[in-house]
Amino acid sequence: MTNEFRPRRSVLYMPSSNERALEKAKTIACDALILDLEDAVAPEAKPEARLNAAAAVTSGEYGNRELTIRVNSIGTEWHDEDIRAAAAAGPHGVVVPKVNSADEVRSLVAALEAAGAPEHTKLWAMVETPEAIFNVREIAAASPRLTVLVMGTNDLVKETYSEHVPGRAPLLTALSLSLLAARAAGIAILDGVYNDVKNLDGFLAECEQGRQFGFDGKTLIHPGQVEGANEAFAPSAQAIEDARGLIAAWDARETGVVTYNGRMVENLHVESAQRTLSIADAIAALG
Ligand SMILES: CC(C)(COP(=O)(O)OP(=O)(O)OC[C@H]1O[C@@H](n2cnc3c(N)ncnc32)[C@H](O)[C@@H]1OP(=O)(O)O)[C@@H](O)C(=O)NCCC(=O)NCCSC(=O)C[C@H](O)C(=O)O
Ligand SMILES: [Mg+2]
Repeated sequence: MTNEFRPRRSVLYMPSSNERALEKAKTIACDALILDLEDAVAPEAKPEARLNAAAAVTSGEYGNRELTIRVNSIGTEWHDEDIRAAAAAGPHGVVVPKVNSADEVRSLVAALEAAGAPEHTKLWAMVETPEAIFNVREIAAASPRLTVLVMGTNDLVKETYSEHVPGRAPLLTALSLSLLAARAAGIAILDGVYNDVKNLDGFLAECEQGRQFGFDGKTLIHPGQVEGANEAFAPSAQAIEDARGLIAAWDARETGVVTYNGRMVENLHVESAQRTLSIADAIAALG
């Protein structure tokens, strides 16, 4: 885990055309916001949404939430203007949908730099096409400015003609390959959205699955999903206690082999326990 680690348990999309949602977001306990200019915004509303998103970023009214802008995809009539506006506003991240190759990542980074994006404005690439899945390892490693992959599971289901089902069997290969690519490149990765906003049990089950997979957090579409994601992607009190106990047992060892609660402990388990405590500390530091 790097020094730049920050919690991204709950990352909430909101249409930048929806001023009420933009206002409400100032009080929602999510770790990050994606101010959307793409799918959640109708074509005729895009220019105003672009202004709203830039104003939100520069307002300083969103506390310590990480702020990102999702631009329209490469090749659309809005993309270039979105990139210029986002670069000028200087959010923590510019989220680009439907990134298909490492060359696209490098072009996006060049475009951000040409538009004068500040150093702290990172690139977040969405993985949501079959082509991206086949290229995901190269995408993830294409630039140091790319710090987060975001799964676009709605588009993946659309593009593969599969279906949204409990357990997400049709998506497991794509999720797994993307997760491996992010970890190999040492960057963060966020799970996709859960569309059925009224089905809390289904949502929590998917959060649990995402955490077990290794995702850093989940992208969300409704404020009612924030609390569940914050809990699911944070180390539980039990996990923190176990991590402390395991590290204490390791530190007190007299031989190379230790057990804690009946389980073998090796250095790699200590590193995992230290990561758990670092995540817990970073969450606590959010206040
Ligand atoms: C899904 C929704 C359309 C539901 O909207 P609505 O019926 O209005 O919800 P509620 O009445 O329950 O809302 C209660 C209050 O919460 C505010 N609200 C709702 N959603 C958000 C939000 N996302 N962020 C902030 N605030 C929100 C409402 O304004 C209400 O406030 P108040 O009146 O003051 O009480 C709606 O939730 C929505 O639009 N969600 C976001 C949809 C979106 O962004 N979609 C695009 C991203 S998903 C995607 O494309 C992923 C990827 O690309 C892929 O392919 O998978
Ligand atoms: Mg999408």
